[in-house]
Amino acid sequence: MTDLATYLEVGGLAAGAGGIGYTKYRAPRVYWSLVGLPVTWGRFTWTYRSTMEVCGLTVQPSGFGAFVRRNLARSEVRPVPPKVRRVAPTATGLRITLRLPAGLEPADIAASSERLRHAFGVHSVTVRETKPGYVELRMTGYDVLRRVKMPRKAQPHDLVVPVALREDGSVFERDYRKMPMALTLGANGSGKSMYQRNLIKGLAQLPVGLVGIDCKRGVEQSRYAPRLSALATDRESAGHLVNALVAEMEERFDLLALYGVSDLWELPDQVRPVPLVVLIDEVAELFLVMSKKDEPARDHMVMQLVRLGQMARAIGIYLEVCGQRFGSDLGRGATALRAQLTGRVVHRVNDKQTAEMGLGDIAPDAVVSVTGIQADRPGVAVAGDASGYWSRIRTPEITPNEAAAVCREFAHLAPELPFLAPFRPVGQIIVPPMPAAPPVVRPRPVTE
Ligand SMILES: Nc1ncnc2c1ncn2[C@@H]1O[C@H](COP(=O)(O)OP(=O)(O)OP(=O)(O)O)[C@@H](O)[C@H]1O
Repeated sequence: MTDLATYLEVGGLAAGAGGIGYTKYRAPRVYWSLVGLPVTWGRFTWTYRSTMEVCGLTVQPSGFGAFVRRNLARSEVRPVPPKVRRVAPTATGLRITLRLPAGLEPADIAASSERLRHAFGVHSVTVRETKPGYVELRMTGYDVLRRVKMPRKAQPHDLVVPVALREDGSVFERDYRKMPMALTLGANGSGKSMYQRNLIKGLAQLPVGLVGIDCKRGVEQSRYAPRLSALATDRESAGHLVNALVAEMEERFDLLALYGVSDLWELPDQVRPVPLVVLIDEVAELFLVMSKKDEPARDHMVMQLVRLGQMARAIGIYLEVCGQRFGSDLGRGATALRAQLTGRVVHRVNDKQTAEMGLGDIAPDAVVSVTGIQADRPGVAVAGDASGYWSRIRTPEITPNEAAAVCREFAHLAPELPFLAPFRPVGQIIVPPMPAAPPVVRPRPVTE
């Protein structure tokens, strides 16, 4: 009984204080459903009007409204907050739809989200416009990103891969048709490989061709070989592979022209080529050259990548680029290529400039959020896109073996593409057994 009382008390305290006591959480979801949800719902219902008033999220009532209140209802004329249209509990918090009165805009509510978070005693409040005049407040009762568990219904489908969880408890999906090209940045050990691993695990289950470019001798991507249609593990083969992709792009454009359509998805099913996702690990390796004589080849490859970035969306070739930094210091063409990669995911970085490289041009206010990512939270990142919206996300932790097992299971989905045949990885990397430890020789005293 005492245990239960402490259990509930800690839950109530944590829900009330918006964070205090979270270290004691063993099952935050259970705490939230049993204690946090009723407490927060009650607090929201009882204090909504006064909270909105003190947070400055009210407007003066219209002349008629004020007249009715003053003369017919004989009550005090008070400022009007947004109307609550819907309150829905979720597994991680509350979702509230508000109708904004004339004079308030979504940015006003978003600017007060920190104040609302404290007032309602929740872990986070995020604001999103759903349609003109309406906003959705997503309140999260506890730190969802502390231990990430993806909802069971989050499964890869079409060209959509659920890769991570957002701070507000919703699923962050990588949708290749909506966001064809993307860039993932992060310092060493920030969780880039985990992000790619989750992505590959999802992509492997979809009817797409996967092309890997991993110039670190393939140490990251070789284990996914059974599901890859092509793999380049050094700059020279990467150059040839990119040329082959550009040639394929031109052929696919001819096909579009033949059918008089402008997009791969408008082609009849029986002639539509398979979509390809090109995964580039550590992009800086493609740019770095040891001698001057390698520069023309490098410049050519970067140019070809820029062309793919600019045009390949229409013919179903998508770029997924990953690196530690991606600035003009990498070399000619770097910023032109970066500009084509509109989906951005930035993990913890070593300096503010890198955060700006990733998000400064699409969601400038997200840069501060990146610099606040703690080093002991690998996998946490800020995801933004060209719409200006951004959110904090974290990938679930999976092992390389898990991702490799999924690649083996779905190896039959790897399409046979003749133009990629020269780059097809041969089987898997066989990890040589560790040499046996030499037998321990005990010194024997000579007198024995
Ligand atoms: N989402 C996550 N949840 C828990 N642990 C994570 C998460 N993402 C990464 N880690 C852990 O952080 C460590 C570094 O992750 P990862 O190898 O993905 O980083 P990286 O950015 O690819 O580093 P590098 O550039 O050195 O390859 C690993 O031990 C991994 O288990």
